[in-house]
Amino acid sequence: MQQPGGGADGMAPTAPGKGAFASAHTRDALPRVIWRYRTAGMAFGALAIAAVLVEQGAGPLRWAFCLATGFAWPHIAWWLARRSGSPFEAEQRNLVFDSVLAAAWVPLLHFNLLPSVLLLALPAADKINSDVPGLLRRSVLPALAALLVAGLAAGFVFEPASSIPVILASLPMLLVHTMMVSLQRVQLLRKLILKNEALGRLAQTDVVTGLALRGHWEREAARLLERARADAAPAVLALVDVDGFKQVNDGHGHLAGDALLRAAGALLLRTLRPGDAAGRYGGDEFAVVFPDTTMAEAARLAEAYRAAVQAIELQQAPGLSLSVSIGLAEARPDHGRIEDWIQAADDALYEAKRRGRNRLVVAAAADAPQGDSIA
Ligand SMILES: Nc1nc2c(ncn2[C@@H]2O[C@H](COP(=O)(O)OP(=O)(O)OP(=O)(O)O)[C@@H](O)[C@H]2O)c(=O)[nH]1
Repeated sequence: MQQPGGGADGMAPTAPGKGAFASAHTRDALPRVIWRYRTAGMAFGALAIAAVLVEQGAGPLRWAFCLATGFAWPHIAWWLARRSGSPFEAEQRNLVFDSVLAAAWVPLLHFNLLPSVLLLALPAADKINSDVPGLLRRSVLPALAALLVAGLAAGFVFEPASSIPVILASLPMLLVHTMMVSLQRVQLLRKLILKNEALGRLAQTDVVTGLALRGHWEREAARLLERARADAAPAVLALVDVDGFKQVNDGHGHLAGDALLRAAGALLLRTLRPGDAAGRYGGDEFAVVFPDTTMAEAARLAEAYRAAVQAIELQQAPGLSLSVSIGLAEARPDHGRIEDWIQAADDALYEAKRRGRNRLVVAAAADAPQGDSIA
């Protein structure tokens, strides 16, 4: 028969992302994250153990051990990790010790089946969940040794039958562990999705202007043309080109040129309405699709943008007068491909340049020979 003792187990679902590939930030935050899980897990482990101890009529030593490992160990583990020069390594030792504590309890509980299985299985699951390579393997021998030593010290008594009260007291440990692991996985998945979305946006965004990159814009513009044709709805494509941009580069340097592109891009983004699609089409050329928009409305928006560009003040070139030329083309039934629509707007842009720049030109209707100048 063994001596009275008592204790909790190491049911501490570990945080995901703390493996070999975890970032330095994640690694530093690990002890605090695990501390929360360990505190909850140990407390529920202690509940299951306490149920068996009650049935055993265990003495004060075992109860003290139960309280110490159930309620003191999580805080000791956190303290050990925090004072360590390498919290990540210290936390790995703590995780191994979770298994040692849990395994030591198996003979002390007389191999009471349900809590014993949970005490061995859940810490093992934590090691796998931790994603630390080899951690499960490293914890097996110390756990077996702890089981053996505790068995030798307290005697190997085999009473595997779990009573209903013990089963009921063990369930919270199982349920809480399962829920915590699931929650962690969901949180990780959500973070991953958000990061992937942000990366996707980054990969589709021009760093200078903040507008969509050409390929991405073209796909979106093609989709909007398709929609306009299917719904027989009006839509307008605008091509914007900065006037005399080469002179800005040549006269004030490429940094000034970049600053102009950045300012013009930001201004364009502010001019747009939700649903409008803007992109950087080329060096100093931007493109916008105004879906569900009449030419009159698109021209009003484009004109507002043209006028606003004139007010841009470049720090690198104070007093420099800036302007853009804009070509506008309405989506037409004979625009079978996005290239046709772009070509129509480009012709209008060319016309705006030809007529002296700093103006809007609307592409000629299918049967008209000349574009309309608006500004
Ligand atoms: N600073 C800077 N310059 C760029 C960038 N991309 C293209 N360019 C330059 O933009 C200039 C475009 O010149 P052009 O197409 O001749 O245009 P422009 O001088 O505005 O002439 P017009 O359109 O006829 O008024 C070229 O000198 C390119 O080297 C960029 O990201 N940053």
